[in-house]
Amino acid sequence: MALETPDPLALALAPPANETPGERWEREQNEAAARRVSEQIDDQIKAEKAALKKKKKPIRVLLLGQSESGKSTTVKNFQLAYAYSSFLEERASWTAVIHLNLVRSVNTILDILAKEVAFSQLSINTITPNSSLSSTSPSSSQRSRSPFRFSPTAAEDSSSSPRTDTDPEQEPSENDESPAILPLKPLRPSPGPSKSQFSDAKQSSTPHLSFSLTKPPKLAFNDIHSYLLTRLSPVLRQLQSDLELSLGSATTDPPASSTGSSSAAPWSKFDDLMGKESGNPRRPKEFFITSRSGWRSALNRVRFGGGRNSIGLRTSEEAVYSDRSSKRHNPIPGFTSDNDDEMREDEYSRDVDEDNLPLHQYAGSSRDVLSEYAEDIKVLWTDPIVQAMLTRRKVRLEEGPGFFLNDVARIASKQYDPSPDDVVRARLRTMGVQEYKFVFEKGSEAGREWILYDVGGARSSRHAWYPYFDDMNAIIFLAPINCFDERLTEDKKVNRLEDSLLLWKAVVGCRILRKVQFILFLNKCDLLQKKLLRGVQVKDYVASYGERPNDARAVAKYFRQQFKDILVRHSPDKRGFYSYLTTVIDTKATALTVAAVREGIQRKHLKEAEILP
Ligand SMILES: Nc1nc2c(ncn2[C@@H]2O[C@H](COP(=O)(O)OP(=O)(O)OP(=O)(O)O)[C@@H](O)[C@H]2O)c(=O)[nH]1
Ligand SMILES: [Mg+2]
Repeated sequence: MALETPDPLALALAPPANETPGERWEREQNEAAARRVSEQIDDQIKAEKAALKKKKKPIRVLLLGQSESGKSTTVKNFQLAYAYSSFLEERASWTAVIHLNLVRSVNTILDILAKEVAFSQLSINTITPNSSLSSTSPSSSQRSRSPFRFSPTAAEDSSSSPRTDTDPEQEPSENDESPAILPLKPLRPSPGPSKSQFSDAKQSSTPHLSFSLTKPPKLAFNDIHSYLLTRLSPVLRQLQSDLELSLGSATTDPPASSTGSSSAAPWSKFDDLMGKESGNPRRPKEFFITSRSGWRSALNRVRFGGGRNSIGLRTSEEAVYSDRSSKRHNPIPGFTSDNDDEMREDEYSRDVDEDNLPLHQYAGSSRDVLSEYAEDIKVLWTDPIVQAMLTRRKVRLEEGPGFFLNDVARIASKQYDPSPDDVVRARLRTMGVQEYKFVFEKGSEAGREWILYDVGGARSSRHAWYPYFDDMNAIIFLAPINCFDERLTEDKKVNRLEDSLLLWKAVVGCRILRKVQFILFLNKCDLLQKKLLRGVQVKDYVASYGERPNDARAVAKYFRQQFKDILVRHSPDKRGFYSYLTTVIDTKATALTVAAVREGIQRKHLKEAEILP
């Protein structure tokens, strides 16, 4: 029904009845100007809202790099710096892992000792002066299996990892001066030129027979060694397997590629596809562990009775399980393969019947066992003959991951409580993708949330990275700089430095990451220094290194340049190169790096949000 009285609003806004054309023109001009101002204010409000929203959005940082490059150790440094109380809270959870790290080292020694002792007993009975080390007729089965041996300089230091240096199947060397037989590749007399710039020194140098003419002094194993073997071996082997079972597959080496053809970046073939498809790849099913809910799912699996266990672990109900896959569109059928090793490992993590783990024999008692045997472990580790045996075998446990043998008395005590430094040095392989949240409470960024994503770095785990690429602000890429002469655990044909470079090339070249800031940590500088001081020559493994000085500074500079060149050459858009030389087990030095990285990422983020000039 029509209103009888005129609309008062329309009346108020209507132009005056006696308005002249001049007045009308002026009024319309004023109205247009007012509209423009109003629209400008609206736009400004909208922009401020968007900037604020962007500012409030969590900053997401992905840590990438091959296995054992130091990603999880870097996360621990972030925790130390920005979530110290939760770091302290979770410290006790690491006891079982540290115990396992220690027990493994002891068992490595016991394995070698058992073989050496057996071999020395055998050789007493069988080796005659003429047959022992004839320079022209090698007689051991080792020599008959592989006719080529290499000069000590070329053969030295194939790896600093005790696992690669120590082939349990390899017979003990009876000759102190005899070089190791190439442990990584079957030897061929004429390898021919390698396509890779990374040469295997032993393979690329001209092999020559180098049998020693002098017989080295025999290691004088005695009753103490037999006693230590008998006393320690059965108990510690059992303890190792119980701890491994309870902590799960994160404690074992990554699966080796069965075909030997695994690639550095198994997801890169999807990058091209993704550019053309809409939507994001599906994130695989895995669980996320927040920093509140405990450090590791694996840790949570150690159960020592119901509820809270005797070593203070939170039980798995408190872990945050999240399956984001249902929310994700997967444009690439089969992208997350159910046949994948890592998926099976994750499934195992969830399906394992924790209450039926046969852990109870040692439940709560790894402390008891270790404290009872601590003295013997110390005797074993400090025994000069055992030390000579390890040196002869080129086993450098102290340079490997999770080395705690110098602290046996402390770690094996019943009252042991891991120090922050112990936690940082503890080794547990990352399974799937783990998420850590930090909320900064102080400073201009108070209330800002950061999410760090820590991934498993083994080749079989890398397929799981790609779905995380779409909304990252920054990537911290870790490349161990000391590993130019080492091979991947999961693929012994691949040089570890070459793998890092290939991986770097793939991620910096990834189109979905073109706006993402990259920060490179050239890590394990301490181990690089030690290796070079031992006399290992980079040029023997990296042909292009040439006659540059063989010192840590020059080597780091050279490798840094290689990474930079790759970034410049392969980034889809121009981007800055930020790199740090790190030793992330050095928490004091790393605290400064972490602060600088935080500042850099934050600055870029705020700049993008147009809050900073
Ligand atoms: N000496 C030395 N050891 C390091 C350094 N960085 C890491 N480590 C040790 O190397 C081992 C492996 O480090 P992690 O941080 O677990 O390696 P990761 O990259 O997370 O490995 P994955 O989880 O398998 O992908 C741990 O025992 C660390 O304590 C370093 O700069 N120097
Ligand atoms: Mg890790």
